[in-house]
Amino acid sequence: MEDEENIEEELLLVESQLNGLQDKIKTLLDQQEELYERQAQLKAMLEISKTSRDASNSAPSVALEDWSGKFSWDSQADDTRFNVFGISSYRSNQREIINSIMSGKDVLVIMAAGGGKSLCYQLPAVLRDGITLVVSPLLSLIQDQVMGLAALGIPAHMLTSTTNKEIEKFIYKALEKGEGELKILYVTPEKISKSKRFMSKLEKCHHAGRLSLVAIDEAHCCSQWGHDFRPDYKNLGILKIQFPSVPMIALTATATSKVQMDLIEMLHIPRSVKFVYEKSSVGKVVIDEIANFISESYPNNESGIVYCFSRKECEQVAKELRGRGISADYYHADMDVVAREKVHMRWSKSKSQVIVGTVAFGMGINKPDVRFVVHHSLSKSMETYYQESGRAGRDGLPSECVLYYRPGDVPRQSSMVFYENCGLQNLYDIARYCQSKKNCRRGAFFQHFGEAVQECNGMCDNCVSSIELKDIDATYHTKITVSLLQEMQQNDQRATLLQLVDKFKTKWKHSGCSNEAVDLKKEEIEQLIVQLILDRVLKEEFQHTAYTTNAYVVLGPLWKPALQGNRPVKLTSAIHSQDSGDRFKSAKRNQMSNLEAKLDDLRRTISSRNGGIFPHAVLSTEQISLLNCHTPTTIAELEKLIGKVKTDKYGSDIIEVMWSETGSGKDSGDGAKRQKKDKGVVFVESGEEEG
Ligand SMILES: Nc1ncnc2c1ncn2[C@@H]1O[C@H](COP(=O)(O)OP(=O)(O)OP(=O)(O)O)[C@@H](O)[C@H]1O
Ligand SMILES: [Mg+2]
Repeated sequence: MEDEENIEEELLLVESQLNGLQDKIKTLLDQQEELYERQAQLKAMLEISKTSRDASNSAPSVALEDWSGKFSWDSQADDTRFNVFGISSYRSNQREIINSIMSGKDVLVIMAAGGGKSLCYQLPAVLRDGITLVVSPLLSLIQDQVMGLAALGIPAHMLTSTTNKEIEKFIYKALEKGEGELKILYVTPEKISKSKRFMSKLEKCHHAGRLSLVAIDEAHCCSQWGHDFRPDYKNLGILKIQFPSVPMIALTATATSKVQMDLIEMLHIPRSVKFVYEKSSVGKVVIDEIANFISESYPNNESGIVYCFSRKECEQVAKELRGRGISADYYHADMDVVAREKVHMRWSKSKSQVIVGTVAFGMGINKPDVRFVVHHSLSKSMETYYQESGRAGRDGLPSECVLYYRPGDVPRQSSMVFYENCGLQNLYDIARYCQSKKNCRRGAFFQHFGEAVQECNGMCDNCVSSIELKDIDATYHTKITVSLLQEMQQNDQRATLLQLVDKFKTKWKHSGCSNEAVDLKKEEIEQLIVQLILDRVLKEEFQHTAYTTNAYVVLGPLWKPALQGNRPVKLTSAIHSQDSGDRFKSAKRNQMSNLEAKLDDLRRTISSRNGGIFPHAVLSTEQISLLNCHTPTTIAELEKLIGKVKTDKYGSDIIEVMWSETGSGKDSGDGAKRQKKDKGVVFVESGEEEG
């Protein structure tokens, strides 16, 4: 009896121990399962990273192959573009991006807002068999897209927290069994990271070979270095690991190179073909011009400032200038105080030549010998421009101010300043100043500040320009623009400046051109639209999105008389589209007297003779203009002006030049008088964009 009890007791013990052990085994098996899974993932990642290293050794991620050539899907793509999407021609890079996706590549697209990124994945989605998955961060963006696609007759759906059960069922069936019509599926990133059910359906879709493309919109959200980091985007890397054979396209309007590298790594697309087309931002042509201007006109490290619109632009422009051999640092409010001070000090001591800054750079800057101020983009008012350009030439010596104006900068600025008191009015004042090709720049300033007008005596671009101007009658073009906007507004549509230009071109083509009116170039259409805004025929209207404020062009108070053609509209344009550099040089040449030019040559000769010391160490620009003023002809006179050391070293050479230039009657006074008073104000226009 007692034995039995003992046995039963032990049995219970053993059984409970067995239970415990089975639990442990289950945990271990689960662990084993997880480890196997992780092992597979790591192997895949290693594989990808290895091949990428091999690939990146020989080929950078920039498109080397020719994606604009002929492909088997060309005619089908053209047909879909036109007949389904209603788009008459591709914008820059769209064709190439579509071709590389169709070839099965992973692609990274950096394209300005409104540039047309959606088409780059929507068109391949329609062409390829199967379903395209699009990850997008915001419900409102997704809703817009799905509605737009539905209107084009493309079966698109979204799966988000707001999707009802019925639709969800339909979507799951389509994924799992290929039933029902579904071409493009939009999801928020949370679906990928949080819904196991969704991922398993997607897995099945892929397994059946029906997942045709994965698109990650607003891809900068992946990177915590981006301006809009979203934690759930971090988990999107799983998509390439689970579906390595499915091409992935990542799209964004903004990504520094750090963010680009980051998201290539996070999304596991190291071999992606990269397309960068930041149209409205830092254009290559403008940077080339600025770099040439600085290195040709200021080869001796003379100090200057380049003003930019945004922090990002400052960093980009500084980088581009450094890439062209100019020592440039950026400066903006996002940097900490120490870093800013360091940059400022380097520049003050002329250890760097150029500061590329936002408006944040200026307060309390009192460097006397700033020789040039360049505005890479439009200032927000005449007052700001006056202040910023006024940082040049505080020592009273000739200095230059250059403003690069593109009509497209107007909406960029207006969407920033419209909420400020008089913000738009101020902006339109400076836009008017920039659009003018005839009025004296200096006179315009006096007029703006309500003072008696004084002209520049041939110092500004408009006064010295030798470019012939013509007035184009743009009354008919204005009619077309106004009627276009009228139609759009009736259909509840809106257009940005860029879109309006596109629409204008299409409408112009279809208007038959029976009219006498001349064909306008793209820059001229932009110029016309801005002019119509300034003349209140059109106006700007603003809409906020999660990312930015968009500026749209709509009908203004005076649209009716414009539509009736009652008010003639004139557009001033250059007869020969001469390169803007010429405008520039003619103004510059005016500034330097013969004597100054000779002395400038001399200091270079001496500097190269002396093993490459800086020319300005031989004679500074200030000293050259002093010599130009006082025209010393003896060593004693010279010594009073430039001191003993330099006179001992270079005196005889300098005097020789003085004699040769001024020997027959000292008639160099003219240039001397002029340059003491006036600062050169030079203005260059630039309509070019990267192509
Ligand atoms: N080739 C084209 N010709 C004319 N219009 C186009 C073309 N491509 C795109 N569009 C139009 O341009 C507008 C903007 O396109 P889309 O929404 O794709 O811009 P986006 O680059 O995604 O901008 P965002 O960064 O703001 O999202 C849309 O109305 C679209 O129909
Ligand atoms: Mg978009």
